Amino acid sequence: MADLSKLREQIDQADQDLVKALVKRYDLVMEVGRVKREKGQAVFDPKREERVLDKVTNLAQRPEEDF
Ligand SMILES: C=C(O[C@@H]1C=C(C(=O)O)C=C[C@H]1O)C(=O)O
Repeated sequence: MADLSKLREQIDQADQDLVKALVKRYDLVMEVGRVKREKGQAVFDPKREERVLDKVTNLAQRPEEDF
């Protein structure tokens, strides 16, 4: 059986990785916003958001045997 404290260390690391990835994404989105404003483009792009959501939804798919 896997050691509980080792599993929790891995969870803590995964949490740190997630927060880092979210901060990186936030910084990139802010940069995209600055570039769009400079170009006089609308920041909100619902079509792009739909594509991002579709892509992320696909990435989150796991085979049934994983559950
Ligand atoms: C980041 C962009 O701009 C905005 C933010 C998005 C996001 O958070 O994924 C997606 C579309 C836009 O509303 C982009 O155009 O790529």
